[in-house]
This record gives sequence, C-alpha cells and structure tokens, in this order.
Amino acid sequence: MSVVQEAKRVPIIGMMNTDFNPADKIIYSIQNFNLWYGEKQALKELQFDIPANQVTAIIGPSGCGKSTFIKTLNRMVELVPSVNMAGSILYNEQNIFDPKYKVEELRTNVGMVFQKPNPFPKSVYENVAYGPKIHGIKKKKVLDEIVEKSLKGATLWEEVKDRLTENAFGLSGGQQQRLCIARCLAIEPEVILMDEPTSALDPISTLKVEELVQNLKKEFSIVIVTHNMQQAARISDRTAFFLNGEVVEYSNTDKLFSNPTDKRTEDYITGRFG
Ligand SMILES: Nc1ncnc2c1ncn2[C@@H]1O[C@H](COP(=O)(O)OP(=O)(O)OP(=O)(O)O)[C@@H](O)[C@H]1O
Repeated sequence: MSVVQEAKRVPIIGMMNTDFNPADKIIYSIQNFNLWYGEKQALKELQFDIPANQVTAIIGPSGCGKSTFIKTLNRMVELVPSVNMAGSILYNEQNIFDPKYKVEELRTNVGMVFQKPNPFPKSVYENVAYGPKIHGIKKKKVLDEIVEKSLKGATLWEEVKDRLTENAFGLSGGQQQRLCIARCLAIEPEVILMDEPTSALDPISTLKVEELVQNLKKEFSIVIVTHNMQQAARISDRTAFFLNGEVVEYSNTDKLFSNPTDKRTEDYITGRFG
C-alpha cells in the first residue's frame, strides 16, 4: 500500500457538491482519490463529500467499485496486498492515509455491517459486549446498560431480552443482522458503513433494517452500498452512482432518481443496463 499524494485541504467546488445545504457538516471529503489492485484501476479520480447524519447510498452495476470504495472509508481495503492508492480521504478534516493517522482511532469511530450477518459464535449478550470489553469496560452494570441500549437501538431488544445467554446463531438471519448492527452501536461509532446489509435477508427483515437505518441517521452518519435501486430511493438522502470506478453522478436522492443529469445515470436507473 502506498499513498502518493499528501492531504490538501482544498475547498470542494465543482458539480458534485453544488446541491449541498451550507449547514451540512461534512464527515468525509474524498479528494482526487484513485485505487488500483495491481495494474487494474478500480477507483478513478473520486471527488465528493459525504455529509454527517444523513444516509448516503452508493449504487452502480456489479464490479463498478462500490465495495472497494466503502472499504476505503475504514481503511479495510488495505488488507488486500496488491492495493495502491493516490489522493486523499479526509475524515473530520484529517487525511486517514496520513502516516501519522491512527487507524485504530478510525476503526473505533467507523463501524461496519457486512452483506452476510456475521455474529461471533457467542451468546447474544457477548456479541454486543465484546467491543466495549475490548475498550476496557469491565463493570457488569455498565456492560448490561450498553447491551440493552444497543439492542434497543437496533430494534432487537424486545425479541431477545429473554434470550441474552443463547448462542447468536440461534437467531433468524434478520435478527442476526440487527445483532451485528447492535454490536456496531455498542462501540458508539460516528459513522456506520453498510455493504449490502439486506441482500441476504427476506423482505420483512429487509424492511426492518431499512426502518432502522432511517432511525439511526439521527445519531450516526450512514454510508450504504446497495444493489437495490428502490432501496436507495427509499432510505437515502444522497446517492452516488458509480460506473467503471468513477462517480458519474452524485446528488440529492430524489433529484438523482427523478431528474438525473447524466444519460448513463438515466439508462441505469431505468434498467437499460446493469
Ligand atoms: N481483492 C481484489 N483483487 C483484485 N481485484 C479486485 C479485488 N476486489 C475487487 N477487485 C476488482 O475491482 C473492481 C471493483 O470491485 P468491487 O468489488 O469494488 O465492485 P462492486 O461494485 O462492489 O461489485 P459487486 O456489486 O459485484 O459487489 C472489479 O473489477 C473487481 O474485479
């Protein structure tokens, strides 16, 4: 992994952000960002801002770079040995690729929920208490409070409050995914990244997670990758349409779906390709 460019705090003007509300706090600023897997360039000159306390959806056809992009936001992408990057990603105005930047700090503030629910082979309680324990919280009373608050935050408490000692694998797929969200909430992140969090779920569980995402944005900033355009239209405030590693269009979700600026966006959202 190498990062060629130093962070430059340049004001972002240009097409990508013109419909921002001046009051929006910017949580991530993506600046001239490029990424390669070996020789293959997967992300090209990305340049856009992500606002706090909103839901930002990343859409686009298979292989366009959605997962790669979301995994750069917590620097998970670096786990792939062939990765090279250039440009900057500022999180709260600090370049996360600066050699002095502490990746542990980023991972504490940025939680992630994956496509398939991936609870630990532990009890429901231990799944949620795990992160706080790693952060040094030992008192049972405090952990109990965190577990309850997190499960309530993930709208799972009523369903599992009498099953806290049972193995998490005994929960349904939808419940397991909400447990993974609760596990994420327990470390009190600022941002939650979601990589196709409902693609393995049935329609009712999907609806529950979608409602949950809507509630969570009051407290958290959410970036969600989805294959499902209806889902992006239902739950996100802003949408970025990726194609071949580039951001073709990024705007208010209503605008992107009702009146896209770029012909390629129109073709994609009307199902002409993808
Ligand atoms: N570990 C890797 N090594 C090499 N190439 C990779 C790796 N991961 C992804 N790629 C390539 O990078 C490009 C973007 O992949 P990515 O998984 O980010 O796309 P995506 O939009 O999330 O796709 P999908 O919707 O199918 O999940 C693709 O061409 C993919 O083959």
